[in-house]
Amino acid sequence: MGEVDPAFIQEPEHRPKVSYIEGKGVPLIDLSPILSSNNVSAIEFEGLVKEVGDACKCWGFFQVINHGVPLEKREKIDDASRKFFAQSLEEKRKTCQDYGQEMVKLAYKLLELIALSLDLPADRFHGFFKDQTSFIRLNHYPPCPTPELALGVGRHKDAGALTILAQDDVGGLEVKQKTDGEWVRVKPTPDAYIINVGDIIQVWSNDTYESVEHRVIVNSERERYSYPFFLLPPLSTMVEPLEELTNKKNPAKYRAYNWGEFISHRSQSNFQKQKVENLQISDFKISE
Ligand SMILES: O=C(O)CCC(=O)C(=O)O
Ligand SMILES: [Fe+2]
Repeated sequence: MGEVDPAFIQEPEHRPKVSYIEGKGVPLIDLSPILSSNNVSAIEFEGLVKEVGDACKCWGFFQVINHGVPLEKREKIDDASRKFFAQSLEEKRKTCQDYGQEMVKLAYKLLELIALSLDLPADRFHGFFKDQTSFIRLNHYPPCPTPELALGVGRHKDAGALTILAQDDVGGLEVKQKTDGEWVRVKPTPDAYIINVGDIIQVWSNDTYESVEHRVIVNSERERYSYPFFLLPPLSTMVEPLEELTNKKNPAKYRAYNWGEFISHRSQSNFQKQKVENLQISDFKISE
C-alpha cells in the first residue's frame, strides 16, 4: 500500500484511538412484538415503545433485531455492492429497489414507535413522507495503511429524519456517547440494523430526541462495506418543531427551515474535514 494522501489525515483532535470502548454500547431492541405474525400484549407493546423512546433520548442510536426485513434482500444488496461491475445496471436497480421497499416498510414501523414514544398518534409522521426523497448509499471502505491518522467518514450528524444502516462484520462505526462524549464502537450484530435519529426528528421533537455525532474508523487489514438508508421528506418540506410538542412553557426551539435548501448547502461540505462547523440545525435555533 502506498503513501496516504494528506487530504485524508485528520487533525490530531479528531484522530481515532487505537484501542476502543465496546462496553454495553448502543441498545439492542427486539422488534418481534410488532412482527405481523405475532400476537402481542399491551404491556409488551408499551415496553417496546418505551425502549425505543429511551434509546432515542439517551443515545440517539439503537440496533434492531427481528425487524422483518428478509435476510435475502440484504444479502442481495451486499452481493451487488461487492461485485459492483459484475452485474448489469438493470439487475442492480432491481436489487436496490427491492431493498429500498423493505427499508421504507421498516422506517414506517420505527416512525410509529417513535411517534408513540412522544405521545403522538402512531401515524403522526407518515404524511411527511408522501413524496419522499429517501436514498440508499453503498459505502466501501478499503483497508488503510494508517488507520490511526485517518477516518473512513469524519464526525457528522445525519441531516435527515431517520437512518437505517446495515454494516458488515468488520465494524468501525463509532457513536459519540451522550453521557461523557466518549466515542463508542457499535458492535456488528448479525442481521441487525442500526437506527439513528437524524436532525429532522431532533427538530420535530423540539430537542426531546437528539441527532448524535458519529464517525467511521478504518483498519489496515480488512475492507468494510455498509449500506445506509436515509429516510428523507420532499425537498419542499418546512421543518419545524411539532405544534403538539410545544407550548408556552416549552416554546419552539427552532425557526422553520426548508429541507431542500438545507441539504443542498450540506451536500457541498458534510464529509470534508471542517475547520469551522458547516450548516447545522443549531443555525436555526431560537435564542432563549
Ligand atoms: O458506514 C457507516 O457505518 C456509517 C456511514 C454514515 O454515517 C453515513 O453514511 O452517514
Ligand atoms: Fe451518518
